Amino acid sequence: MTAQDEELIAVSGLSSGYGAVPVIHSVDFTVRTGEIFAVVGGNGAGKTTLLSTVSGLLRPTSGSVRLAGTDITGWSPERIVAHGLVHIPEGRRLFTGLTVAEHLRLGLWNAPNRRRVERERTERVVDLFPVLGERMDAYAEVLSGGEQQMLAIGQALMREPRVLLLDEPSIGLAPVVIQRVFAVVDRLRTHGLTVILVEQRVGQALALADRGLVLRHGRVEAAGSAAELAKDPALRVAYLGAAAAGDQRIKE
Ligand SMILES: Nc1ncnc2c1ncn2[C@@H]1O[C@H](COP(=O)(O)OP(=O)(O)OP(=O)(O)O)[C@@H](O)[C@H]1O
Repeated sequence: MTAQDEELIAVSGLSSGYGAVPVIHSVDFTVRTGEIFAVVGGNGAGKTTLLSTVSGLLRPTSGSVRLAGTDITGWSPERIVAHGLVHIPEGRRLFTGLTVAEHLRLGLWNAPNRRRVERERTERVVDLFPVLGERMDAYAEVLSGGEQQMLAIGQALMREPRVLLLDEPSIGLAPVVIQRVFAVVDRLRTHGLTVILVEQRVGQALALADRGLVLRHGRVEAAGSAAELAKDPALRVAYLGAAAAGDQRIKE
């Protein structure tokens, strides 16, 4: 394995925001091949903004993003997808009136080799998510929340990405379905995928992840192994605020 493989993603001094409003400030982190990397923090901490800046949806005001050794800073989202990084936004963004099969096909919409690879990739996605195979002709809107999340992930996998950015996959799902979606994310790792996971379900995200960071007011408050982060006081501060986290009366 080369040094570049080890650091599949390298984010350095990354800042961005909306118009003149800065949101994330000089964020640094690296993600190694095959890792699940959790980005956690309270509401409005800048997690989605960070993912959007890495995937090219937002232009950074400073800093850089490297993917497998290539500087992709300022590239268009389409070019970044073609280079192997796919972002699944919060809320799944599926289309009413399109079937499961059509969504999977859409995952390849501008891939140069789409006709040649469509059948084989669809088979691979169905192997991973048999429920999608059973519901190929169903419209996305009649799927359950968990099935919709699997379709969103399946659609992204049609590109055979190296890196998946996954924003709050558990949102709006029942606890038992969340377990299933987390199990799917865990399985992606065994398929060689690298995942950056944003989650409000902090305990479950850190139990799944290898490493991660805690974001607070757009800055990295703590970073390290997921097990260390789960015990880091910065985590409580990020969710409860400094005063509340110091209050012994707050129950674990
Ligand atoms: N399109 C936008 N235009 C202007 N400001 C925005 C926009 N999207 C987000 N923000 C602001 O940027 C800050 C960070 O938001 P972001 O969605 O990145 O946080 P988050 O950590 O993902 O939060 P949540 O967990 O609530 O989704 C917030 O103050 C938010 O109001």
